[in-house]
Amino acid sequence: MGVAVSGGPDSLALLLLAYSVRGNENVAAATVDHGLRPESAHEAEFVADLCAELGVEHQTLKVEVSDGNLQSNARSARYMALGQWHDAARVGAVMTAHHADDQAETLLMRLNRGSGVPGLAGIRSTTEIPGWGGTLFRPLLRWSKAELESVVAQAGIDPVCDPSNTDEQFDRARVRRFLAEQDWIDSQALATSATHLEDAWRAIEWFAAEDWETHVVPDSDEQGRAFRYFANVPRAIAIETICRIIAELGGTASRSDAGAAFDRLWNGANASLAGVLAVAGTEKIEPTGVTMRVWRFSPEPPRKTT
Ligand SMILES: Nc1ncnc2c1ncn2[C@@H]1O[C@H](COP(=O)(O)OP(=O)(O)OP(=O)(O)O)[C@@H](O)[C@H]1O
Repeated sequence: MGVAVSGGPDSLALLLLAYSVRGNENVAAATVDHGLRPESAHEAEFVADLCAELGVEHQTLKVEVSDGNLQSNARSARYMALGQWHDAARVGAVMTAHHADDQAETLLMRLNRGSGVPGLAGIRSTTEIPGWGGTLFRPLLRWSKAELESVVAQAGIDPVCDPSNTDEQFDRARVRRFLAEQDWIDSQALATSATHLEDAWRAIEWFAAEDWETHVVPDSDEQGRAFRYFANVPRAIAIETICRIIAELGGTASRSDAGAAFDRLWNGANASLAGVLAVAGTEKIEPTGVTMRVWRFSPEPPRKTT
């Protein structure tokens, strides 16, 4: 069991819980030193010392974070380093300490952006990270931050404090403060809703994969690649299939553009999105004689310039 431990209260609780369930021989920890704050090397040492006390194997992974969006670049560098650690240290699974309050913040931010089901499914309980040989697990999504803090306090450990968690130039820190001020909001209930939405999203993904297998056929000709889609499923699933067809044809369509294209095609009009032309039509399917909607997707011909 590999645990990603920054030294903050959440991930220290993850370390202590993993240790108490699996014992020191079955747990390994890693701390990523992003080198972005003067204290970061010291924080990694603090985690290393604690692990030494517990007899848990620990590694500090130093990364270089490129300029630009520092939070996002730090995250990419962190996951890359954790993936390499996973492969090199032969760790069975990597876990992070995302919890119910993180999930509630994510859900609220995404609701406020008008996200669809995949966004509202929030932080996933498991994720396949591109480039990794393994899976990332987030086993604490049902635990509240207060519960995790009390695990660490009861162990008599004084955790590291990352000032960016309260820096209100970041949306998440503002949402965190807002949630802390509302005594009627139950973060664990919000996190439970996200779990239901994750279930719903997995169902949509499953049906979309089926739809692709059974209702999309290649239809290439001398003009190039094309697909015919026998549209016969609810809109939410057809949107996924349309996005996949567009991706196969080399484009990228947002779900809202795919939804708008679906609406046009369903009503018998053609649609154009991400460099792809979709032509509406119908076909009689033998031997049943049932008439189905069939939409043909092909790269849009280049525009004529005069
Ligand atoms: N420097 C670090 N070293 C090791 N693990 C870390 C480090 N920073 C974060 N983590 C792991 O990631 C979890 C989430 O951390 P945090 O909420 O700060 O990241 P985030 O950027 O908001 O989330 P995400 O990484 O999912 O985008 C932590 O609980 C911990 O398990």
